[in-house]
Amino acid sequence: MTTETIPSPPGLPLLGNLREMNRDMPGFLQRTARTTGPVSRVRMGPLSMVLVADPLLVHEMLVKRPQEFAKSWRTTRLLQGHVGDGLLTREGAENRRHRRLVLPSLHTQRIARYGEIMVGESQRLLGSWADGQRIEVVEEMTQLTLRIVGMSLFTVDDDGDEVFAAVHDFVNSLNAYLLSFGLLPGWLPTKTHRWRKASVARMDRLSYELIRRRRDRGGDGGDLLSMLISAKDPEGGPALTDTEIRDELLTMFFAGHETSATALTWACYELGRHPEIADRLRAEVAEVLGERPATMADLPHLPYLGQVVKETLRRWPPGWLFDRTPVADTRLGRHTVKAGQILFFSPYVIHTDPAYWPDPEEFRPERFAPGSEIPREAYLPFGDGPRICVGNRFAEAEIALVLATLVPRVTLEPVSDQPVQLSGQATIRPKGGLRLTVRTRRQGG
Ligand code: HEM
Repeated sequence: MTTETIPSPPGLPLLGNLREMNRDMPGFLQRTARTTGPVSRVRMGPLSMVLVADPLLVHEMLVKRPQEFAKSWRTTRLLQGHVGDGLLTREGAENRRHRRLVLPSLHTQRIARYGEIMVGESQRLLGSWADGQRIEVVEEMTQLTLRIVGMSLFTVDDDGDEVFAAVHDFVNSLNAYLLSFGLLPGWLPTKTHRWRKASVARMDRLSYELIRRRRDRGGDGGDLLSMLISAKDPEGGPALTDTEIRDELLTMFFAGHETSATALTWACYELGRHPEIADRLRAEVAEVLGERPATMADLPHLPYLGQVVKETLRRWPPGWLFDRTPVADTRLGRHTVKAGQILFFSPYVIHTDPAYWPDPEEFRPERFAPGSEIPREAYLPFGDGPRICVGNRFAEAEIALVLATLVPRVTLEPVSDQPVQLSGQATIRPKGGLRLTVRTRRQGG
């Protein structure tokens, strides 16, 4: 079967499935996977893309034959104007070289030090909330995780607020650009293009300044920035140019905060809707920690917390849509797919597949209790294979430590009992944000 004969869901002439995708892309892809089949061709106007919803085929692309499937030119082109050539957009040997440079700063031993920042910043956030206050959770969590990633990986301190504001603007402009699909040539002075130019110029100035100051100061700051600056090539020269360091810095800011913020937003949403789960979590935290703050070393002793984190990432995987493209014509399952064809897969669609997850819409942390069988191919919140997320341990620890700090001190009550609608952009989020009411608790109460 060739790409042309892969079944398609019904669509309109010319527009194809564009209208439904614009209205509710996550829901549309979910329905397509259930009704059209595990491999289907969806059409967005003139663009045709193949949705691979069968976890075994996705596993084949990511884990068994990764050298045959690169990230697509579309994603790479869309990202490059913002983040340059960082880990997200590099392929092959260059991707592996950069991963080797970045990964040590994210190893479990190294991130123990980041735990204090994660907890400290969560306490700071708690201190800014008043009893009865209605908060916009997406916004609060985005500010929190932005500060955590900036302080942990780049020790942004003195000029923190300016850098955080610039990154926030930069990521919003990147999201707007992704949504525009880059359909218009970059030189056209559209609002999105002008925004991109300004936000990138501002980030360039700040990141080169950060690199210059760290070089001048010398020594090992114990963070990713120091490691990138001091990395040596086999001849003893610098392994990375300043432009390469700038690209990794922006890549990490982009990949490393909105994703975690979205996961935390969903965790708050589910805990608000399931007080019994929040109570059980609170009881576990109280038993293990008493009244002291959590540390990274406590996490293995908080198994239910770990299950809540994993179930949040199953039910609402923030990184919900990715793509690959065959580097040469090849077979995938029963299909022949052509070089350059965009194949996309969605952890959200796979994580809610009833063939793998009974009652997939239900939030049940005990799915991940010790002894339960997790279908490996059907659980991929961080991707899989050689391009698996480099920040997976960092993110899991961050979500757990933030929850372990918030849950004993506040209850976050839903403002309405309406289920949220979804907005599938770079991450999958509640459409229009998520408002919750803060109820402060006496600790131990
Ligand atoms: C809940 C939080 C996070 C989620 C759900 C997530 C998800 C993912 C996924 C699914 C991929 C693979 C994409 C693909 O295969 O095409 C990925 C890649 C990546 N992630 Fe994460 N991520 C999270 C947090 C982080 C953090 C905290 C960092 C950095 C500190 C980070 C940095 C990266 C980078 C640099 C890549 C590209 C790796 C490569 O292509 O070699 N992520 N992430």
